[in-house]
Amino acid sequence: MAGFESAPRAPGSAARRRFRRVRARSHRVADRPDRPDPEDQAQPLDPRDERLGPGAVADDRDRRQQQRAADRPGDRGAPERPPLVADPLGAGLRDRDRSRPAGEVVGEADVGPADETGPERQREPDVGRGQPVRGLGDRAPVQVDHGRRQQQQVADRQQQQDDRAGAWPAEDVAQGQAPGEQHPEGDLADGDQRDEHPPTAWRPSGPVPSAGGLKRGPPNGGAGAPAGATEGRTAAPPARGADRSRPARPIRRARRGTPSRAAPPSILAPMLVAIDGPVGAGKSTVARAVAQRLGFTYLDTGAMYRCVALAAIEDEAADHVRDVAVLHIDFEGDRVLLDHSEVTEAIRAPEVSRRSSQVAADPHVREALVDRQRKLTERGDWVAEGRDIGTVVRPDAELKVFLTASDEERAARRAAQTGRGLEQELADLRERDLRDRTREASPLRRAEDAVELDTTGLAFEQVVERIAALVAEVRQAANRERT
Ligand SMILES: Nc1ncnc2c1ncn2[C@@H]1O[C@H](COP(=O)(O)OP(=O)(O)OP(=O)(O)O)[C@@H](O)[C@H]1O
Ligand SMILES: Nc1ccn([C@@H]2O[C@H](COP(=O)(O)O)[C@@H](O)[C@H]2O)c(=O)n1
Repeated sequence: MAGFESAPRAPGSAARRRFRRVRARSHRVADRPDRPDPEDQAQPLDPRDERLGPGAVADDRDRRQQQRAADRPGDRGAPERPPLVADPLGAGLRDRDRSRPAGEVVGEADVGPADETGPERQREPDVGRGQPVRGLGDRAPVQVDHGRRQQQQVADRQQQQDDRAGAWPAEDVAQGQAPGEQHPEGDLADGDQRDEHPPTAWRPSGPVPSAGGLKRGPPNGGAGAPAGATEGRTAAPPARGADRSRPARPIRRARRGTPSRAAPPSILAPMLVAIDGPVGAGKSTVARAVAQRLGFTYLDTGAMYRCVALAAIEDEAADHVRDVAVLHIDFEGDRVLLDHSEVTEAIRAPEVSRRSSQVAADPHVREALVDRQRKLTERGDWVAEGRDIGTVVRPDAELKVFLTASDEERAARRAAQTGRGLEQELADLRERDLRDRTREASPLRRAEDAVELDTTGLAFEQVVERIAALVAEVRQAANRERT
């Protein structure tokens, strides 16, 4: 469908800025010369270090004395070798000048369990958790380590986490796997950061999430809609989501000692998918299904305008006026509430549809609703749909999709949904589209950086598939940019 003027790109695309910022900060921490390399944070071996068994201390002291004698300047002209240091990760002794052969046994460490050795010691065997720890509950030989083993362990662990979350292959998306859903909490090493990025606003255990707004779904999911696409529209509490501006995990892990040579840890930054488009393009059914697939929260901003329209109609009848600023618009699972009364069905009436595009032209109404929509989508992962998500509400959306379809196809879809005549639907949607496109305040238009998807002739599943693949591409690009 043609004729949609595109809105200018948001300056500098905040999505990119955010990812760049995250990347810059994690590199700053890892690479800053004033911040010691984790290897250098290792403390010289202290004979009083209770983490090492007495055998280790004695062995090492003897060893150092022998070494000093052997290396004494004048004897062979060799400089005194730096002492062995306890690895900061607690797994062995680090030989900084790598002059001792890796694997050489230089002592013994007590790796007894917590109840015998106290919480401090309990942490040590956690290094490389998931791999066998030699002599757990026993004394184990302490070997010279050139750091590669630890690096490998960190890298392996990183890889596992990337596999689970960050790199999110398109095939996984196609199979409906959402990252984070399978995070085995206990899999991370002690002291490692738990998944601090948004546990997405809410992860559905059942069908479609739909925190923000709810639309009456098409019967049986609509033409081609997957079974259950209209079920289980459950409100999600967005407050549980993560702060979209807080790139916590990679930075803290980098400080903790990820070797700077290893790839920086991946992040799964919060994501907002903006879906805009004209009447009947499929925004709500598609957005809801995409959200379900990805474990994101679905926001139907049209439902909010519909509530305002319904309030206006009711106010006219009651001869009083409620200001939009004091209207309570709430979402409770499948239900839409206006001033604490359920209006889920009422806001879908044709009269309300018509009126909604009128109230939506009022800048005062838009300002109030846009403000709420921004607050709602501040945290967590969202699929938000409407007319101005990518242009006004969240021009920083990580992915913007502009859905269209021919007028005739949209009218036919609507007619199948409502049972009204095709001509009537066609006239209604054209009237609404015209108002939405030509109003002064936030007219309907495609954001310059939105992907336009003409769904004419496309099956519902194909549209969902395409958007899910786009999400995967965006995530992968963000991960590539970061590394
Ligand atoms: N690709 C598709 N192929 C066939 N039917 C579709 C497709 N996408 C959506 N539909 C159906 O078209 C109808 C309208 O879709 P939907 O309500 O999602 O549109 P919308 O863009 O949200 O419209 P509005 O802005 O008016 O709320 C629904 O019955 C839906 O099942
Ligand atoms: N972001 C939005 C969403 C909706 N509108 C207006 O509300 C009307 C109803 O929207 P539906 O998506 O539920 O059909 C719509 O015609 C628009 O006028 C809006 O302006 N901005």
